[in-house]
Amino acid sequence: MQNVQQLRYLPVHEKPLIEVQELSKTYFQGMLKKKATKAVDGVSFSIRRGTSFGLIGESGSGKSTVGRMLLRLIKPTSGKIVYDGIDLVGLSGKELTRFRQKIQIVFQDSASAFNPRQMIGEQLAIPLWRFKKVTSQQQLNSRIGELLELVGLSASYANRFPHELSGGQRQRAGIARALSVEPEFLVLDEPVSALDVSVKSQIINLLKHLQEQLGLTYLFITHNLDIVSYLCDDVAVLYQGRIVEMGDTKTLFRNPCHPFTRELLGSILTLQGPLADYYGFPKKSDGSDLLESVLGWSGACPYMAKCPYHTTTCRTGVPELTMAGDNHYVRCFQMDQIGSEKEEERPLLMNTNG
Ligand SMILES: Nc1ncnc2c1ncn2[C@@H]1O[C@H](COP(=O)(O)OP(=O)(O)OP(=O)(O)O)[C@@H](O)[C@H]1O
Repeated sequence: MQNVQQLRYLPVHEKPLIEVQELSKTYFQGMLKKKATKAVDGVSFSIRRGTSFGLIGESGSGKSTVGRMLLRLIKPTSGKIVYDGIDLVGLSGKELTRFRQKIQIVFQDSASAFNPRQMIGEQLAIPLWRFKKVTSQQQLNSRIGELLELVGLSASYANRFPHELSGGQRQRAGIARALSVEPEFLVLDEPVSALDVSVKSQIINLLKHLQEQLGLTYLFITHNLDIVSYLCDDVAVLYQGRIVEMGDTKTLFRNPCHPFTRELLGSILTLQGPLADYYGFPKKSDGSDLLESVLGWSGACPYMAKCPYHTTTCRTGVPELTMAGDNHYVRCFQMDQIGSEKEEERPLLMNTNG
């Protein structure tokens, strides 16, 4: 087995647009800033230009914190964010502002992302003026119209207030605003989770179309595994701030090796029918007492208390992220045991394109 550190991050077939190296974030709270939460712990991955990278994991696993650090909305505690060869962590002032044009975010909650008192056109105008994308009022009006049409709205939506748009229309306007500064890279933080099913797939298809048309690169943060399977080339699974499995989406979804990834995929399939068995996620049987006794064990694998595969080895420390196959990495002491019992071919999840 080769350790991922020796290989340097995710191997890529071409130069990555963005390389995240050992990124960590600890939040300090309370009056004396004594309560520490390690939200992200030594996360490394790279994203190739023009591709989509999915970040999945349960609530509180650190997905949004990673996304916000990439935008430098919050400062990392340690680690590097190398964008096109330049470390963003060391930048400040004008240099950082220049990079902020290249990286934009689309939030889940489109209602709170807009000022309720300003019309959509006025809010699109702010970044267009600020980043000198237009030089006259006439150019401004025509660019606002173009941006709205690019996302499937008519130019007349510029004269509407945010509350006069449906959730899906507002999300389209949010995408238009993110695109106004001509970014290369978009962080999409749960962009469709607040929308109805039919609107969800329209927005996903819009994002896919825009990526092809504009050559955009995406970091897609989501709980929705169908979307990851449809849209993302590569995926990383976060658990308690660490990547526990990472690889190209097809391989990882066919052959999930970490017990947590299997649980995630299995729980989705349970909702869809008995296909969960394909993923071979074993039922907890006589391990319950042992599980109870190891809850709260510090210094062990963080997933051990929930893991049906765990053995005493799992108490010895946090496993390294280790190569499981071509472009596939897993952080698990029991990887060989789990690997030996999995089926040859596992079904892919269903796509969300309807
Ligand atoms: N500003 C903050 N101050 C203190 N703790 C924070 C802050 N933001 C996030 N956290 C904590 O950091 C951890 C990771 O949070 P984060 O929002 O990044 O997770 P997430 O995976 O995006 O969750 P969700 O899917 O629910 O949005 C959580 O324990 C959270 O409570």
